[in-house]
Amino acid sequence: MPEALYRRVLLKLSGEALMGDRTFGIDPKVVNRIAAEIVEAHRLGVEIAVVVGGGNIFRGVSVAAEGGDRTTGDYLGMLGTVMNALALRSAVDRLGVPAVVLSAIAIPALCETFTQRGAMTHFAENKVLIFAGGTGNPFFTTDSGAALRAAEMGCDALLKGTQVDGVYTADPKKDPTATRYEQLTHQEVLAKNLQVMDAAAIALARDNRIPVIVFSVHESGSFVDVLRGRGRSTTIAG
Ligand SMILES: Nc1ncnc2c1ncn2[C@@H]1O[C@H](COP(=O)(O)OP(=O)(O)OP(=O)(O)O)[C@@H](O)[C@H]1O
Ligand SMILES: O=c1ccn([C@@H]2O[C@H](COP(=O)(O)O)[C@@H](O)[C@H]2O)c(=O)[nH]1
Repeated sequence: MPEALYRRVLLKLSGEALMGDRTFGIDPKVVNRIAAEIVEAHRLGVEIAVVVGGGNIFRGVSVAAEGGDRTTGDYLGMLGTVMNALALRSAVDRLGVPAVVLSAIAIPALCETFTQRGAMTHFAENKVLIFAGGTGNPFFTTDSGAALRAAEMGCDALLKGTQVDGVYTADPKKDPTATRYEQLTHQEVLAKNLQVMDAAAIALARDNRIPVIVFSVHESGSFVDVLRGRGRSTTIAG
């Protein structure tokens, strides 16, 4: 079995995936399964930082679409990511690996506030880092937060664990004829306007030469498989 290809990675974890079969919120069974995979990867010696999404709780654009205030909606979305992060920390901790939540928005009663130096100290202490609150700014997404933190933390790769098993010629949930790419460049993703990740995140990854690997977080063992260069995924690099 090959060991991990990477020394330090940023896992972008889909908020929507944490719902499992529910229509809203967090399914503890899903959180526990993903936590076990993170712990397995950590035991391979990979340094792991996680950015959690919030699509299972709140999206600012949905609030705006119903006539609400987009900025308030975005802050609600960021708070949702804090809830997901706390649930994941608790699950990883229970498996015997220390984990810490670092939020872009200060909520000192619940978690630490993100600083790059503080986060590096936690890596040196062999912890799993869980970044919450996205970038801390409205009008962004947790994908952009993931690209930002991957650059700040010097990660070798950004692994996007999402609803689909790679990047397709079109959204596979809407177009059943869409076909999956094995490999693309960041520039191709932007030029073809492939919407698996927002353009700001792809551009930031491109400018910092960070490969992005898109895989399905619904497949058991997929995170560790990707770390070992196996399984179904799309690599965005070059
Ligand atoms: N060309 C494409 N290839 C693959 N997926 C695509 C493409 N275009 C759109 N998508 C959609 O993008 C989605 C993933 O992006 P998105 O960031 O919205 O969700 P997520 O990863 O589940 O995160 P969250 O729930 O935290 O917002 C996929 O579920 C897929 O339906
Ligand atoms: O930097 C950020 C990150 C997120 N938001 C808001 O949170 C929700 C949930 O994040 P997802 O990336 O969709 O999972 C997002 O829709 C935004 O409303 C933000 O404002 N800034």
